[in-house]
Parts: sequence; structure tokens; C-alpha cells
Amino acid sequence: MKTIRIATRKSALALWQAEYVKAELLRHHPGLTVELVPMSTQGDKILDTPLAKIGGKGLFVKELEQAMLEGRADIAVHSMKDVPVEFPDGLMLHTICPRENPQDAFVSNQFKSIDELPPGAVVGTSSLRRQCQLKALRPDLTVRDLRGNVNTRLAKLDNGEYAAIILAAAGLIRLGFEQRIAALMPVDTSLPANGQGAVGIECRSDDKEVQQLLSALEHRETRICVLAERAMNRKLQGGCQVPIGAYAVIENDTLWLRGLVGALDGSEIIRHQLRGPVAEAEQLGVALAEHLLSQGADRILQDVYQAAP
Ligand SMILES: NCc1[nH]cc(CCC(=O)O)c1CC(=O)O
Repeated sequence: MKTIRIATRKSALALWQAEYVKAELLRHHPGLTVELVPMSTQGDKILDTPLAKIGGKGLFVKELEQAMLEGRADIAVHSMKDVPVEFPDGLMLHTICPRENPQDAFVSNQFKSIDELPPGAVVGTSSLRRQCQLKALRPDLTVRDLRGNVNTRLAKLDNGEYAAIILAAAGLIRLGFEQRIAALMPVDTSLPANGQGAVGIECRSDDKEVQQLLSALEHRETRICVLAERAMNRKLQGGCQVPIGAYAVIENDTLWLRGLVGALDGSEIIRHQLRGPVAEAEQLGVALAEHLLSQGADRILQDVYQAAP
């Protein structure tokens, strides 16, 4: 009987996602055995430094990939948002599962939306993308870094350190905290990160048996959208810690991709959107990136990378 071992981080969200893939695999292939192989990654160990300052792509995936390459695990389950654009030799992103709500969520114990926040209110977010959009929307707010997994972030809000925090709705919903969402941020106000809300499955490139089993979990529409978003990000050479937003939907058989690159202080955000055939998802992503670069994104990104260590 075939056994599939899933390499996973130990955070509540990572474990939820691994359990989700396990349950889906068993639902489609009842004879299978599926085991979780939990492990700590570098990103989990460095919790006191703002993510943007640690730098380095794939901080949360390297250990998982090593385990697959060494045969200690067969697949790894990732939030697509955290998956680097390139994969190491011998590994591939095989499956993209259906997307959860891709929006950012406004969470507060006192205020129902951003508009209600008083001048100068302290808002926590760990992402430069959210930070720059927030500052563009409300220059008066004080944006503070907010690290840690979903539970930690909620605890910091409850401690009174922040008037509100912004994080991905998907993580809250998956962990059963949907009722804590005071407001979903419209995508045009807080354009999500590429891949936000989608779960991807990585495996060894030559492991046809596992790939065959994974195919049942694939969601075509999500793949097309995430491919377009990632192509845009790749062309901009952005990891997940740069102020880049990318969000695609399919409407009337047409792919609609929105993108932005923001200056860190919110003083400038370059936005653009394109529509194109679903069969040309990656070309659309590249074309949108090229447009953003030609409109000044190249200069902004240079500033961002120079600010990094
Ligand atoms: N960067 C951490 C991370 N990776 C995936 C999610 C949320 C779930 C998702 O986007 O799939 C989060 C938390 C957050 O951004 O609030």
C-alpha cells in the first residue's frame, strides 16, 4: 500500500493546510496512507526581526525542500504566497488547490473599518505590500510591524498593542477565526499578494506515481490566476517581502489581472490592470509587469532593494 509523507511547518496554518491535503488525498484515494512530517524552518526560528529585514527568498520552504530531495518526505504543502518563484533542481510545483478568500482582512476589537480609525491610530501588519497601500489610503495612521503566526498576531491585538491589524482573510477563515474579521478589505484598496489564499503542492519532478495521485486535487481556475500573478512577480523579481500586489480573476472566460508596485512610505503606488485570454496567463503577467516597470516600478524597486541589508 502506498504511503505519502507530507513535509510541513508546525504553525497552526501550515498544519491545517497539510491536514487539508491529507484529507483530500484520502477522499480521492481511499487506499492510501498519508503521514505528516512536521519540521521547523529558518523563518519560524527568527521571530523577532521584521521579515523585510531578514531578506532571502524561501525562508519558510528550504527545510521542506531538503526533506523531499533527501527522500524523507514526498510532498510539501505551501501557501502559494510564500513559495519562491523558482524551484530547486529536482522539485516542482505540481498542484494548485482551490483558492480560499484572497482578500486582506481588517481585524479590530474597537473599530469596524479603516474609515473609523482615529487619526494616528496604530495598525499592525507584517507586509510591506499592506503597509504601503494603507499609508496611501490613510497617511495619518501609524503602521507598526507585526510578526508571528496568526494566533500570535491576534494575541498582540488583544493585548492592546494595536488599534487594528491587517492580515490575510484566508488564514483566519481556515483556522476558524472568521468571526474576528471586522471588514474585508476591497481588493482595490488592499490588492492581495500573488497567490494569496491558494495552497500549492510541491513534489519531486521525477515522482510520477505521486504526481498521478496529486492530480485529483488540482483546481484549473485557481492555477490560471495564480500563474498570471506569479509571472508578474517573477518579471519584477519580487519575493514575498516587497510591496507588490498581484491579483487575477476569470470573468466571462477572460483573465483579468490587477497589479501594483508601491514605494515603502506609501508616497507612490504604481497600478495597472490588463485583460487577456486565459490560455495566455503567464504572458499577461509579464506584460503587466513590463507596463509597471515602464511606469516607474523599476525605480521604486531599486530603492526597496537598496533599503534591504
Ligand atoms: N506570510 C504568511 C502567510 N502565508 C499565508 C498566509 C495566509 C493564508 C494565505 O494567503 O493562503 C499568511 C498570513 C498572512 O499573510 O496574514
